[in-house]
Formats: sequence, C-alpha cells, structure tokens
Amino acid sequence: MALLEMHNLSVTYASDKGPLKAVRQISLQVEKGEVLGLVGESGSGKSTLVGAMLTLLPPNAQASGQLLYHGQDLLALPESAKRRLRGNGIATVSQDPFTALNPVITIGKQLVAFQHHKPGSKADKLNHAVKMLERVGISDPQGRLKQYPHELSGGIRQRIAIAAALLTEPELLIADEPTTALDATTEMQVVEVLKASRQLVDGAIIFVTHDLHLVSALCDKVAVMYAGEIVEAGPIGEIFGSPAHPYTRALLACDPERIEVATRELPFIAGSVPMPSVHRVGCPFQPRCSLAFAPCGSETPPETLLGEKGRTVRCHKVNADA
Ligand SMILES: Nc1ncnc2c1ncn2[C@@H]1O[C@H](COP(=O)(O)OP(=O)(O)OP(=O)(O)O)[C@@H](O)[C@H]1O
Ligand code: NI
Repeated sequence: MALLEMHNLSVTYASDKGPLKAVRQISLQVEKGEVLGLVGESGSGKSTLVGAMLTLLPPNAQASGQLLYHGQDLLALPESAKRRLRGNGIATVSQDPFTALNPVITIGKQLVAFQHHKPGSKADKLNHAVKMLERVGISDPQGRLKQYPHELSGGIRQRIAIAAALLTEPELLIADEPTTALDATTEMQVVEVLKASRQLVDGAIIFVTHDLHLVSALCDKVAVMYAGEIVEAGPIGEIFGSPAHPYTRALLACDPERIEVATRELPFIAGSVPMPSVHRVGCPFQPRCSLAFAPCGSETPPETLLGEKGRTVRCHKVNADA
C-alpha cells in the first residue's frame, strides 16, 4: 500500500461565477521514501491539491474521489480526526512562515508545543528543539528560543518553520512554495536545509514549486499539473531527460542554465491557463499547443503508461506517435 493514494480526486469551488473545478480526476501515488515535486503555472491547482492532502480546504470547496493516507480516506474523516492528523503524521511548510508561527509566543514555547503528542518532559522537548534548530543551520539556537517570530529575518523564520514541521516527525511533509518569499541568497540556504530534511523524514515529502531547478535538486519524481490535471508524471530523470507532453516540453524549453541562473521561473508560454469551469471538452492545453490535431479539441486524452517505471502522460499526440 502506498503512503498516499489519490484516485479520481477532484476539487470544485463554489464561486460567484459558478462552480470552478480546480482539481480534476487526479490519480497519483506517493510511496514512503519518495520525494515528489508538483509543478505547474500559477492557477494550475497545486495549492488546491495540497489543501486536500492537508485536509485544509476552504468551506466553499467540495472534494470527491478518494484520497487515501495509509489506506484511510481523508475525505471521509470527521473534522476531529483530520485535526489530529495535522501535525501528527502530516506536516506542512508554507510560503509564509508566519502562518505556522504564532506572533505572540516565543519560538521555544512554540517548538515545544509542536511536539505535544510526543512523550517526554518539557526539558527534553526544549533539547530536541535546540538540536533541530542546529540541524537546520541556525546559530545560537538557545538564544532563538527566547525570541518572537517578528524579531527574526525571513530566512531564519522559514528555517524555524521547517524545524517545527520536522519536530512533529511527519510521515508526510508537504511544502507549498517554501522558498518563494525569500531573496535569492536566503533561498539557496533554505534549499540546502530542505535537501537535508530528506534524511530527517521517515516517509515522503511533496514539494510544490514553480522552480524547475528546485525540483531537479530535491525530488525523485515529478508531477506536472496543467489546468487542474496531471498531464505528465514519473521519475525525474525520465521526465527532465525526455519530456513527452508538449506542456512539459514547453516548460523545459529554455536553456537549463537560464532557468537556473537568470529567472529560475517557468519559461513563458504564449496564452494562459484556461479558467477551471466545470464543463471542458478535449485537452486543456490544446489552445496553446503547436502539435494539436483533430481529437485534441473534442476528446479528453486518456492517461497512458510510458515504460515500466510508472510514468504517465495524457496526450493524443503521444498516443498517436506511439
Ligand atoms: N477559495 C477559492 N475559491 C474559489 N476559487 C479558488 C479558491 N482558491 C483557488 N481558487 C481557484 O482555483 C484555481 C487553482 O488555484 P490554486 O491556488 O490551487 O493554483 P496554484 O497552482 O496553487 O497557483 P499558484 O502557483 O499561483 O499558487 C484557480 O483558478 C484559483 O483562482
Ligand atoms: Ni499555490
């Protein structure tokens, strides 16, 4: 059994403009020990998918399908059980560490509180906190314990948020754009911390990012999202080495050096992600795809397996050429 399994997972938001289907029929597995990167342009549904995994979708969202964690369907759990899982099994690092840290409580007290479901005295937990701060590269950890979040720089705050998540000993760590709010130098340091965190998580990690360099530095597997769907997924080497879907190819089309050094952002692709209206015909990428042909505008491409390593792609052109 995989640690996390999604079967036909969809999420629809109620809005003034009618229902918006932000995540569409996603099927994906995350095994223990795996580090998965989730990439895609803004609005492709990454945070919505993560919200479902964290059982933190807003009230106007309705999820359907299956989202199995250790075989248990998170969508069917009562609120009390969902709360128990957050911070005890499933942990998160978000773009803004202020969401994880309470502004009026010292770092030390908070890092103890993050260990509330673990046995041990307060002194033990403070000890663990200090060790974890050291592991995420924070100098003078003892001194930090007495400080408040606003007294710290963005990079230090984010490292503390990572330390806090790791102190819960998660089996599933989900980081949604953990370095987006940081300047380039601080970002590099936090990336190193995230790399090292692999050794500290006895389970799986999911990184959500726009940054392809970050994915290749941190992940074993990648899932490329487009307009609420996973258009291509599989092992990093295969997908970055020989992208099959025209959207993945477009993402990787820039010189990798340029992606790394200059922008570290997704290259520009003409056109925009379609609105996630409920009714959709054909392939969502068809209006922007130079390879589109007859079936692309009228039939949804089926998910096809490529090779033996669980790689999947949704593209009529790939199927036609196979
Ligand atoms: N609470 C909400 N109510 C209604 N629509 C929403 C809500 N949150 C997100 N959406 C819509 O759902 C779609 C997917 O948004 P989501 O934030 O999941 O994308 P994303 O890939 O995380 O984007 P980004 O890279 O900008 O964070 C978008 O069209 C967005 O406008
Ligand atoms: Ni997002």
